[in-house]
Amino acid sequence: MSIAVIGAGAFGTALAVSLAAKRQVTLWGRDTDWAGRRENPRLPGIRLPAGLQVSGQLDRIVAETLLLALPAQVLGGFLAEHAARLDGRRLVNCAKGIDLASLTGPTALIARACPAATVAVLTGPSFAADIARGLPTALTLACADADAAEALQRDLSTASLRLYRTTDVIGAELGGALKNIIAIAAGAAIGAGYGDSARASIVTRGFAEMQRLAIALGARPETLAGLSGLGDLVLTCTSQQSRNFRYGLALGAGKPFAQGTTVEGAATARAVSAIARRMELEMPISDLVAGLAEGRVAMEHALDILLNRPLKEE
Ligand SMILES: NC(=O)C1=CN([C@@H]2O[C@H](COP(=O)(O)OP(=O)(O)OC[C@H]3O[C@@H](n4cnc5c(N)ncnc54)[C@H](O)[C@@H]3O)[C@@H](O)[C@H]2O)C=CC1
Ligand SMILES: O=C(CO)COP(=O)(O)O
Repeated sequence: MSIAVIGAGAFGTALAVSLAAKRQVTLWGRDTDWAGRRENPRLPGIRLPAGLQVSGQLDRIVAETLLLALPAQVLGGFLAEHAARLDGRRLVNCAKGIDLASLTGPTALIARACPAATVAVLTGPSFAADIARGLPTALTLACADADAAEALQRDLSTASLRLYRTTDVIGAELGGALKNIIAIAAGAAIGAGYGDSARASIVTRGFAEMQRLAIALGARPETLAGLSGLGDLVLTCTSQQSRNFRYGLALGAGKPFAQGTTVEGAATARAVSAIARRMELEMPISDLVAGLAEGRVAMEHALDILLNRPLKEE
């Protein structure tokens, strides 16, 4: 069984490195000038295994299983251009976000563009550098078709990547997307000097928001309490390896943040805020992160906005 990873950023490269230990893997990237050096600048310090092929030619990719590891906000444009080449295969979304243009998740975008494909999600607490180094990692593999989920679970598990399966695609996808918003808020609280107790409140109330929206959109509550949801929330709200958390730290401290860094939570917060308004759901932390990311809300007002809301039951 051959696998291709589409998107040669940090995560796509890490997955390709891990899977190439036992399988035939091709990594497709838009820019592959670095391939001859066998080290991707997006994932420094990791040498690509000899068997891993790197290609810039999408039409040469014949693998039956494709892992789509592109940022959520570029996926729609990529599919508009290339969907016909991908349709009919097993397409596993690895992006963690909600598309701002359509207000839908990556799997809905993929299913719409590639109606004959088997669409799945691979998500959960996992930093690219950890996966690439072969550190033990547990992930969620979601596919609505239970048999396909089982086959993908088997095909994508490795000695260090342990996959749990579910048929709850919506829950798995939203767990990964929504935790990025809360990681920004948690980082902002720490960056602003509000302390660890404030961060714990944000993580807990943020988790309540994640559940509220995900369940309203059809997710199963237990999915949100799993690896993709609580697991990934804990990871990204506590580790400086997380770009979303570091972006929040910079916002909170009033410092600049490196341009060009993939920070999925900023656009996802704007998408979630719009969805919540439409569904009349209260999502105060997501609204705040959207306001901060858009520059509509100044950090010095952020705390008042959260604390001055009416008192309520937990
Ligand atoms: N880095 C990590 O630890 C993890 C990342 N993810 C998710 O994986 C997704 C990708 O993130 P990273 O790989 O970390 O990002 P990255 O910033 O390392 O790389 C993004 C890649 O996308 C490529 N790209 C951008 N626009 C493109 C287009 N129109 N067509 C083709 N390629 C394009 C860039 O050339 C770059 O190689 C995100 O949704 C992220 O949330 C998930 C788990 C862990
Ligand atoms: O999703 C991730 C870990 O599970 C990576 O988080 P960041 O995108 O915030 O770096």
